[in-house]
Order: sequence, then structure tokens, then C-alpha cells
Amino acid sequence: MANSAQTQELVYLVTGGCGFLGEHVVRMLLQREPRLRELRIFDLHLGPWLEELKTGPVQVTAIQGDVTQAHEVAAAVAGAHVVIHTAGLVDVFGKTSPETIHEVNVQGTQNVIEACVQTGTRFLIYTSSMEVVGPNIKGQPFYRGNENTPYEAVHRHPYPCSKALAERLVLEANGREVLGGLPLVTCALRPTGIYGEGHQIMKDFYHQGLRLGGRLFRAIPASVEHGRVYVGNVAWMHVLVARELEHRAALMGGQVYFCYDNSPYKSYEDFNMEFLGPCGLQLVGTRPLMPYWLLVLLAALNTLLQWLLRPLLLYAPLLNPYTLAVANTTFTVSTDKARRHFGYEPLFSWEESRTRTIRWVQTAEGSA
Ligand SMILES: NC(=O)C1=CN([C@@H]2O[C@H](COP(=O)(O)OP(=O)(O)OC[C@H]3O[C@@H](n4cnc5c(N)ncnc54)[C@H](O)[C@@H]3O)[C@@H](O)[C@H]2O)C=CC1
Ligand SMILES: CC(C)CCC[C@@H](C)[C@H]1CC[C@H]2[C@@H]3[C@H](O)CC4=CC(=O)CC[C@]4(C)[C@H]3CC[C@]12C
Repeated sequence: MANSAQTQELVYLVTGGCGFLGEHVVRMLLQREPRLRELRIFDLHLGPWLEELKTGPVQVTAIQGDVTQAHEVAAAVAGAHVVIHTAGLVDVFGKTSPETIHEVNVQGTQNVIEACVQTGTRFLIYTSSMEVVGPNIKGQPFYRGNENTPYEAVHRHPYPCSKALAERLVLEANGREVLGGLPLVTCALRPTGIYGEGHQIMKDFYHQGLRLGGRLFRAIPASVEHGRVYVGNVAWMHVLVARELEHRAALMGGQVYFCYDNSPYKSYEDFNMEFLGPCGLQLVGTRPLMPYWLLVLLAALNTLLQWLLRPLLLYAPLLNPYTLAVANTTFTVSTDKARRHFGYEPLFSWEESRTRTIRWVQTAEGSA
């Protein structure tokens, strides 16, 4: 909790503060930002857990709002020193229309930028994604790349398109004059696939495994590496950036940073088994049980079914051509840019991240 020896003067706003990552950012700020006076949490859906935070030394203000509504965003931003913008529509399954994804992720981000400019907030941190880089539509591997690795970042899917556009808006806004005459300082963090307590897809895989008698069936070759990062370390990186942005504005302003830690490089499924294995699940097969062409066919069939059923119901399975391409393309990062620029070291070791995640899957056992 905040150390009372330091002056508590700062007001932070976290958009999307009730989401999977947002909740970890909120809790991390309360634990590790001693200069915090007020923490505003802005989200479309407020979580009941916010209540327990309101008894601490920091004023916690919950704001139910929509980032697509410029006036709601401006009201929440006014008077904040730092904005951490994590709110977004994370939909790669076709649950929402491309227009809505664009509106929330791109227009919502534009609203946050304009609110900073109009109200005089100087520091903006944007949660971007590895997806702004790749995997691209050609399925080219990105093997242990860094922020400068050349890669043909070409997308068609609405989610990565929206994240790439929003990231560009944030980076281009760096240096804009805000109310009061000082420059806006922005930067973007690009997590790879986040895991940890609250990771809904992990829970879905767990329950699917339970339904299948404790087994999951390998679909992707073990040789395909997929980048993963623990949610606590992603949150920590946001907190550090927010803390350092003022003093290192010239170095950090307008920059992008991959979010990384010491999680091992593995395939998506083998990585999940690090947690699901100790919870009693088994991954069947050392090689994919189905030929890849059949998965491609099933994924295409799912797209067709989604389209046909749309007037009647929402059919949005995990497998579609896009998720298959992402899961089946090597994409891993190896970088130290965050350490060099603002002294980032992962707060949680791989062992601790793993233990915490396993404990969470086990306690989430009953909540199918
Ligand atoms: N989950 C992952 O593996 C990764 C996520 N990201 C990014 O991290 C951010 C957070 O993602 P998650 O926590 O996984 O997603 P999430 O869906 O758990 O959290 C997003 C939050 O944003 C809120 N939100 C959505 N639309 C809103 C609107 N119109 N107005 C206000 N709030 C709204 C939601 O209610 C939710 O609480 C997103 O920007 C996402 O693009 C980036 C890389 C990987
Ligand atoms: C057997 C199937 C083919 C396995 C399907 C797994 C997929 C649902 C997930 C595999 C990779 C995931 C994505 C990846 O971790 C990168 C992401 C970054 C983001 O910014 C948002 C989430 C995601 C797109 C993530 C979504 C689920 C997967 C596609």
C-alpha cells in the first residue's frame, strides 16, 4: 500500500480498469505507486471487487463510462496526471462487428488523446499488442524479434487493424501541446499473449479438458513458438512506464515497448499445459492428431456457420482461420528495450508466475 512518508499528489486514470489486465494494473498501482492520491477506474462494466479497494489510503473513484463517448472520457480525464488506456474490445472470434471494434479501439483511443489535450493531461500510456506487428497475413514467423526487427506488418482482421491504427494515433500524438502549453508524452506497450489470474481463455480450455475426461488434443505442432507474458509483469511494466515517463520524456516519448518476461518459449498448447497439467489435464499426442488441412477446413466451416447462423444466434468458436493462423505461426520476442529505457525487470519470476496461475486455475475449478 502507499507509503505515507511520500507526498500523495498524483491522480491516475485507468481505462478498462475492470478487465483482465486492467484489474492487475489497478491493484499494482495501489501497491507500488506511493505518490498516488486518487485512482480513477473507468470501464463500461464496473466490477464488485472495486468496493474492497475503497477503504485504503488512496481515493478510488469508479467511473462507469464508454470510451466511444468523448464527453464521458473528457470528464474522467480532467485533472488526471497520467492516463493508462487499456480499455479495448479484444475480439478475434467474430462476436462483435468490425465497425464496433473500430469504434471502441480506434475512436475510443482518439477520444482519450483529445481529452488529454483539452484538459491538460500530459502522460498517456497505451496498451497496444504484439498483434500490431504480427503474425501477418502471410503467416511469416517472427522469431525472438525485438522492436527494431524488420517484419512485414500487414493485417486484414479487424482486431489487429484497430490496434495498429490506435497505436499510431497514440504515437503521433506525442509532443502535441496540451492545455497549459506543455507537450503530451505518450508511449505504447505491446504485450504478447497475456496469461495469469483472470485469463478467460485458459479457464475455457480447462473446462473443455474436464468435459473431455481430463484430456486435450494437440492441434498445433510443438515446434511453433508463441510469445506469452505474465499479467503481473505486464501490469508492472505499465506502472513503471507511468512513473518514469515524466523524467525520461525525451527518451521514452513516442516509443513502443514489447512486454516480456522470463516465461519460456513454447507452443500455445504446451505453454498452457504448464498450468493445466498440474491441474490434472493431459495433452494427448506428441504431434497434431489432425492434419493441418483438416483444421483449415474446420476453421473455414466455422466461419461459414457463423455467417449462416448470425440471424438466429451468435456462433463464435475458438477456432477460425484467424486464430488458427495466430496459433500456428511462430511469434516470440526477445528484447531488453524496456530495461534499457526505464529499468524494467520482471517483478514475478517464471516460477512465481506459474505457481500463481496454477493456484488460480485450481480455485477457479468450480466456476465453469
Ligand atoms: N489478453 C491479451 O492477451 C492481450 C491484450 N492486449 C490488450 O490489453 C488490453 C486489455 O485486454 P484484456 O484485459 O485482455 O481485455 P478485457 O476484455 O478483459 O478488458 C478490456 C476492458 O475494457 C473494457 N471496455 C471495453 N469496451 C469499452 C468501452 N467502450 N468503454 C469503456 N471500457 C470498455 C471492458 O469492459 C474490459 O473491462 C486491450 O487493449 C487489449 O487489446 C494486448 C495484448 C494481449
Ligand atoms: C486449436 C486452436 C487453433 C487454438 C486456438 C487458440 C487461440 C484461441 C489463441 C492462440 C493465440 C491467441 C492470441 C494471441 O495470444 C495473441 C493475442 C493478442 C491480443 O492482443 C489479443 C488476444 C490474442 C489475439 C490471443 C487470442 C486467442 C488466441 C488466438
